Amino acid sequence: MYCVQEIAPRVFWVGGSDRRLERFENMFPLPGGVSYNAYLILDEKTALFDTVDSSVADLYLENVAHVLDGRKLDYLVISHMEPDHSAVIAEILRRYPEVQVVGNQKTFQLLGQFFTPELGKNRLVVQENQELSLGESLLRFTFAPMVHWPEVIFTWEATRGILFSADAFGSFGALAGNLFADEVDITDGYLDEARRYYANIVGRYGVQVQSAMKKLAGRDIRMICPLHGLLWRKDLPCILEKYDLWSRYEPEKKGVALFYGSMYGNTENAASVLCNKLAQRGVTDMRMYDVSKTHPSYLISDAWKYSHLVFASPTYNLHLYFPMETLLQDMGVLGLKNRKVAVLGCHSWASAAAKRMEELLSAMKEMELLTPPMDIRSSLKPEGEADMDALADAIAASLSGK
Ligand SMILES: Cc1cc2nc3c(=O)[nH]c(=O)nc-3n(C[C@H](O)[C@H](O)[C@H](O)COP(=O)(O)O)c2cc1C
Repeated sequence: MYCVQEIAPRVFWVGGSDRRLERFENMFPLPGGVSYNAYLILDEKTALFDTVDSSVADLYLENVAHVLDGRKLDYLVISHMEPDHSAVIAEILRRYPEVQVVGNQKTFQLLGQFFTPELGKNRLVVQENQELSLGESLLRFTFAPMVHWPEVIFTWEATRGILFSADAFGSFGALAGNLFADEVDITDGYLDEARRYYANIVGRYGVQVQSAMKKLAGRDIRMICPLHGLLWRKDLPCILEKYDLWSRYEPEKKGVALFYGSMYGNTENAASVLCNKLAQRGVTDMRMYDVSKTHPSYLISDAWKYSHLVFASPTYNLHLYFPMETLLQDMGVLGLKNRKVAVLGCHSWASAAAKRMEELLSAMKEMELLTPPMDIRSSLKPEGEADMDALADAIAASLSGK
C-alpha cells in the first residue's frame, strides 16, 4: 500500500526506504539503511521532485499515483541525475507521457548518457534563477554545480519557504515514520551519520557547498527537503551551521582521533601508550581506531570532526601498510585540510611507513605536522619513552593552544 505524508499544505513526501542494502554506492556500509526521498506538490499544476532508486520504485510509483489521485502530472523536476534518484524517470515518462521534464543543460546531457536522448523530449530547460509558477506555488531554480555532481539544481518554493536541496543536507539512514529532524533525537547517532554522509559523499566539494549556500543567503527558508534522510524544519540552524563548518573544513571538536594499523600489536601498543600519556596530560574524549577493522568512511567522518589527527602504521614490504595507505589516499581525494597531525611509524629493517605517511599528509593542504615523525624499531621499549613523552607533550600543548 502507498505510504505518503503531507509535509506542508499540499506538499507530499512520496519516497521510500531501503533497509536491506548493504553498502551505499557499493562502498559505504549502511547499518541503518538509506531513504530515497521524493516530493510532490499539488497546485493548479502538479510537480514531482525527483524519482528514486530502483529498490523502492514500486512503492514510489504507487505513492505518486495515490497523491495525484487521477490528476495529470505536469512537471518532473530533476534535481540530480545520480542513479539512486533517476532510476525511475523512464517509468514516470511511460506513465505520464505529457509530463514536462525540468532540468538544466547538464541534466539533459546526463539523461541522454544514462538512458536515451529521446527520453525527456518534453523537456523544459531552465536557467539559473528562472521561476516556474504552479499556481500559488512559485518555484525558483538555483544551480549548485558539483554539490556533488555537475547538474545539481536546488529548487526554492517561495510561498512556503521550502528548499528542495538534492543530496545536500542529506544523510545515510532509513526513515522510521518520523520524517522531520525535530521529531527524533538527532544527537543519538543521526548527526554522526549526516557527517559521515557529508564527509564521504560531498566532502571534496566544500568550495562549491559554500558558494551554493551564499546563493541562498537572504532567502526565506523554513524547511529543507533533501533526497536522503530527515527533513529539516525547527532544527534548520543546526544543520546549516554544521554544513558551514564541514564545508570550510573547520573541525567541530578540539580533540584527538588516532588511527592505527597493526598486524602483530606493536604499533597498536605504541598508539595505546600515546593515548594513555595524552589522557594523563588532561586530554579527554579521544577516539582510537584500528584502520583494518573500522570502515574508512567512519574514520573519514571522525577526521572531519576532530582537530588533531594521529596516524600510526607499520612498514609493509617497503610500503605503507595498505589499509593506512587507503585511508590517507581517501582523505587526500576528499580534500580534508586544516588539521594538526602527528605520525608514528613502526618497522623492523627498512623503514617506509613514517616517510610515506608524512608525504601523503604534506600533499594535503594546511596539515600542520606537530613534530617530526617518530619511527619505532619493531616495538616500543622503555628507552623510547622519552620520545613518546615529547610527542604527547607536543600534541597536548597544541590542543591547549600553547
Ligand atoms: C609481510 C610483512 C612485511 C614487512 N615488511 C617490512 C619492510 O619492508 N620493512 C620493515 O622494516 N619491516 C617490515 N615488516 C616488519 C614490520 O613492519 C614490523 O614487524 C612491525 O613491528 C610490525 O608492527 P605490528 O606489530 O604493529 O604489526 C614486515 C612485516 C610483515 C609481516
